Amino acid sequence: MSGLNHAPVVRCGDTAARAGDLLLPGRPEALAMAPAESALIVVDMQNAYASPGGYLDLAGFDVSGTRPVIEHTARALRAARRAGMTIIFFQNGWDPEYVEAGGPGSPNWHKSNALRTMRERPELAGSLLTRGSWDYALVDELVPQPGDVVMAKPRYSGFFNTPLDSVLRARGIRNLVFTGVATNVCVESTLRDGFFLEYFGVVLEDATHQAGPRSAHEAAIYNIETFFGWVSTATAFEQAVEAACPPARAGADRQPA
Ligand SMILES: NC(=O)N/C=C\C(=O)O
Repeated sequence: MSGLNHAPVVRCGDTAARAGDLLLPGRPEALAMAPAESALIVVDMQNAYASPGGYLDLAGFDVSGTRPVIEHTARALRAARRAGMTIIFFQNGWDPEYVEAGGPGSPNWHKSNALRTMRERPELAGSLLTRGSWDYALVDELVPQPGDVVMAKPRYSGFFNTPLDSVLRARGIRNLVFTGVATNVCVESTLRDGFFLEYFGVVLEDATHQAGPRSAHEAAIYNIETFFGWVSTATAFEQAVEAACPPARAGADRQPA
């Protein structure tokens, strides 16, 4: 938690925290958020991005640091469930014919390292980020529960060509807590688009990992902290939930005999 501020507190709409708010230490400030107005967004925790043998690994990116990201995301998920927050899992990818990926008329066709890798290594065609494949599946450790929202996305931003904004607005959600891979691509893209749509975005930095050198993660965290949102940790998030939602006293809800 070193470097996280406990005050001053920023809260959507006003600056005064309310009873029941999660008080999340962060940089540059702490955030106060009502659980009912907050969602945990788990970005692309698929084998493609977090497992050896997945797309990033095959395309030459280092995924050796993703194990702690899975563990910290699992802890953030447990805390968010306990707080009663909305949980949204994103899965990045396309249909098996890659219609949604776009053809040569789409910059995505040229820039997607998954599509490029499959063009360079035809034996991989049909396997990377393809709906129904192992690569597309969420990692085994992070299993959506009934009530969670699982959303497909065809581009880096979770707001582009998805129902994310309408799902969030229908639920009155204003605060987005982010985990996932990659900090510098889909996490940052989604948090940035959220900023433009007036959402308060906070990234749990120890529950994210970059695609590329570590400096790419650090630059994304710098951008978020300085320009687009706030930065905290999974541990701080757990502690904020613990403080706001203490465990029920044993027997407290037992009916009198
Ligand atoms: N999930 C992501 O951040 N993806 C990054 C790169 C890609 O999908 O090619």
